[in-house]
Amino acid sequence: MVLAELGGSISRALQQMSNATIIDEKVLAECLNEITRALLQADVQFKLVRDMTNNIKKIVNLDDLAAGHNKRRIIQQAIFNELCKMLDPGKPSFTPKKGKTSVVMFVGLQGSGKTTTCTKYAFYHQKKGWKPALVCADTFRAGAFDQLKQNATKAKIPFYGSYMESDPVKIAVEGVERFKKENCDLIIVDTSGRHKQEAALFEEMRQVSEATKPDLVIFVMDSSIGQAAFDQAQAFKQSVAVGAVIVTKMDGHAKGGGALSAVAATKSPVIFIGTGEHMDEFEVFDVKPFVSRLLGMGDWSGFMDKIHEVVPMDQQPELLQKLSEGSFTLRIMYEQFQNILKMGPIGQVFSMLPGFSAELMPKGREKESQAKIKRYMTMMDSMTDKELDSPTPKIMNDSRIMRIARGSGRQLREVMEMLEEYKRLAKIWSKMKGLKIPKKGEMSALSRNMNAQHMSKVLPPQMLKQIGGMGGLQTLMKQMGSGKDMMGMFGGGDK
Ligand SMILES: Nc1nc2c(ncn2[C@@H]2O[C@H](COP(=O)(O)OP(=O)(O)OP(=O)(O)O)[C@@H](O)[C@H]2O)c(=O)[nH]1
Repeated sequence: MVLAELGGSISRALQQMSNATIIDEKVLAECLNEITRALLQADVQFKLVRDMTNNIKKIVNLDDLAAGHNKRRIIQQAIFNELCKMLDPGKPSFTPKKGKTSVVMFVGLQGSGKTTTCTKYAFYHQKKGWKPALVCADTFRAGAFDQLKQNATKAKIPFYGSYMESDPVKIAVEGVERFKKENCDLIIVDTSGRHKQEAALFEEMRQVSEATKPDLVIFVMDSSIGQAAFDQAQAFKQSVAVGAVIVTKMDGHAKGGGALSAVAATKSPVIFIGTGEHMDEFEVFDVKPFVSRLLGMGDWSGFMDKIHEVVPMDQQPELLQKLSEGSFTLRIMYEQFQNILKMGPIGQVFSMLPGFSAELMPKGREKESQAKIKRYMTMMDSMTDKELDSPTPKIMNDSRIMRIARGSGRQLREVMEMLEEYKRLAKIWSKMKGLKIPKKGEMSALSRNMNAQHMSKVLPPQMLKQIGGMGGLQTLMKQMGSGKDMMGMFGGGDK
């Protein structure tokens, strides 16, 4: 079961429970059974699942709950918290600081995506103004240096390695020395992988680590390894001081539950996930937004981050301003389609907004979605400025629609379909009216401006229902004390 399905199963279990008139032991047990099944199918280690359900049972003591309490909300909150707890080892990993030299060593089995991930990690930081460098200390796999060299050259990142030298420790030390002299602030050391855990691999890794004294060791794990994740992660942790985990290939049909197990085994947080083969298919991993998404709650902060990443800098203030005014014109839709196509993996952006992805871009059908978007854009190319900038779709009368169809060589039906899509998106965005959209790094501004009214508009209806409608939401926000926590719960909050 892939993670998206896991999220679906958990949401369904919660929904079924919400539909029950009375929530008693039986209903709770059924809900927890469903969730247990879903987690086990997603390859989460049995012990973890058992601990989680036991904890929920302990927290949710139905008899003790005073009448009037929203039991559903308490149960949902408990599930949310437990999933977060599973993924959050309680202490953050070492975070390199820009401008100050840090050495980061990557370890993992062969084929886990280590070399690719090293470059992604370097590229990610380079985009943020760091001065990264790559050292290839993988002397085991022929071609490893070439691969790193190729990736590094493409991303214009300095690299160090050797075709002749067979001692990985020597190369690692030389590379680190060189880049320290060159004032690189993020020196990334890629180490050898093997097909399976073996003593020689661990010994070599230990020696490289001892010689280069990394500030952080990152364990790279392929998300498809399933139940093996726990043992594998633990074996690595026992040999080197693993401080963080990166889970790769989260885009495939992998059972992502292994990520939860790896965290449990290494007591180290997942810091990034790999979502494709390309350099930029790499996302910061945050527990709360991840669990929010898992439970179908949407990931508001991830969406904001994506806007900042996808939309060119000079267009950002204008777009955010327009969106906060609630005016979503066809031109905005056109420009955003352009940005999305430019960025590549299309689902990434909108899948973060509650209710968005399923209709416009169903998972696994990204190619068709792209073709659809291109078709829509061709039709919009035949529109006048007045049509593109109109604050309302009412302007689109029959004769205009006919002209657009003729001009773009498409059927009337297709133009109507595109306009329907526009209306659907505009409706979603109109709910954002008045919502203060924060600038990058200003999530707290959003939190401060967030009241129950806004929140209720942004949340998917079924979730609002689960919380207990507007009344429930107000109480919940009050109980949580501050908007910040609230945003945390639904995927926001400062990072
Ligand atoms: N779909 C997908 N493929 C990935 C991802 N990360 C890496 N890959 C692919 O996985 C394969 C193995 O990646 P490498 O980076 O060569 O693996 P490695 O762990 O460095 O292997 P060794 O250097 O031999 O230890 C390559 O084909 C990558 O393109 C990801 O997030 N998603």
